[in-house]
Amino acid sequence: MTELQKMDPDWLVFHPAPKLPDFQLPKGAVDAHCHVFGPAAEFPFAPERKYTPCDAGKVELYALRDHLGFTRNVIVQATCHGNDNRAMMDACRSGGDLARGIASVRGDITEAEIREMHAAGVRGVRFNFVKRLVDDTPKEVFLAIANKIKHFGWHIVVYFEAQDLEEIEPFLKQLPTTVVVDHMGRPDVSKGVDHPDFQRFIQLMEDNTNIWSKVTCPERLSKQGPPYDDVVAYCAEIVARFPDRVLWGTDWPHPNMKSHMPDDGALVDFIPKIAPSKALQQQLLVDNPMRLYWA
Ligand SMILES: O=C(O)c1cc(C(=O)O)oc(=O)c1
Repeated sequence: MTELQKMDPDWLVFHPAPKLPDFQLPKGAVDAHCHVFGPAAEFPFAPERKYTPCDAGKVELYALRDHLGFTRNVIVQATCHGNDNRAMMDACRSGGDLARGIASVRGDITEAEIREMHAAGVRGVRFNFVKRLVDDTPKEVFLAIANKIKHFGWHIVVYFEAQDLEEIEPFLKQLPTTVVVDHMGRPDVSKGVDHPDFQRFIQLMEDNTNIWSKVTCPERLSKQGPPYDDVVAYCAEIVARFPDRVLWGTDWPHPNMKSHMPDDGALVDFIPKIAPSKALQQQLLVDNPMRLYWA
């Protein structure tokens, strides 16, 4: 790694030895939200990045998949790689049919580039609105991308925070594909499930049947820390109301965690609290991601 790409001094490295989960995942379970970082010597981080992480490549990711008992991964382009999707695509290619990807792309992406990404396993693009992670992209640029990728049957993953939903809601409603919201739109879990911010998100899903949610990142949203009991009600509410439009993922290697680094095995043990029946677990972990990414 070059001196320029040295990990941030306060960076927390992923858990070195996660526990074996007590919860047994259903056969064919998909970790539908995870990332790769580098390795930087092979896939340097983007100059415009807002953080410089540790290396966390495909070798470690697939070892974690096998350790936890997942079968498949959806690898979401991390913002530290900007619009350079090489690390994510290389990981997808190595995963063969067991991996899919979500890319970040420029407005002038060509059809040939989309086709190459599709061949590598990419099935969607990510639009990021979280200001601490990315510079602003004009909505016209996102719409231009949406209109290009829709012809490939791809979908759009969006990352925003609860306080910004009101502003971007009209934009979300214009999107012509399935839209997957990262981490439930990041509710403030000190406010309660009944708070208007979270209810706005529930109403958005209620009114727009193309909008899905990842019920992920209790470790990020929790104010209490492990075992993240203060996040259960939020995830459980979405799973119960929209069982055919939810996805789950580890979020490994957990970019920008500052309070603590979660044990990925303990995160898997969170699943039965939010999807209490075998039928819900099967939808969340197998049927929904297979329909969206492997159909
Ligand atoms: O909250 C975060 O810091 C975060 C960052 C990224 C990314 O940098 O891509 O992805 C995530 O899913 C979450």
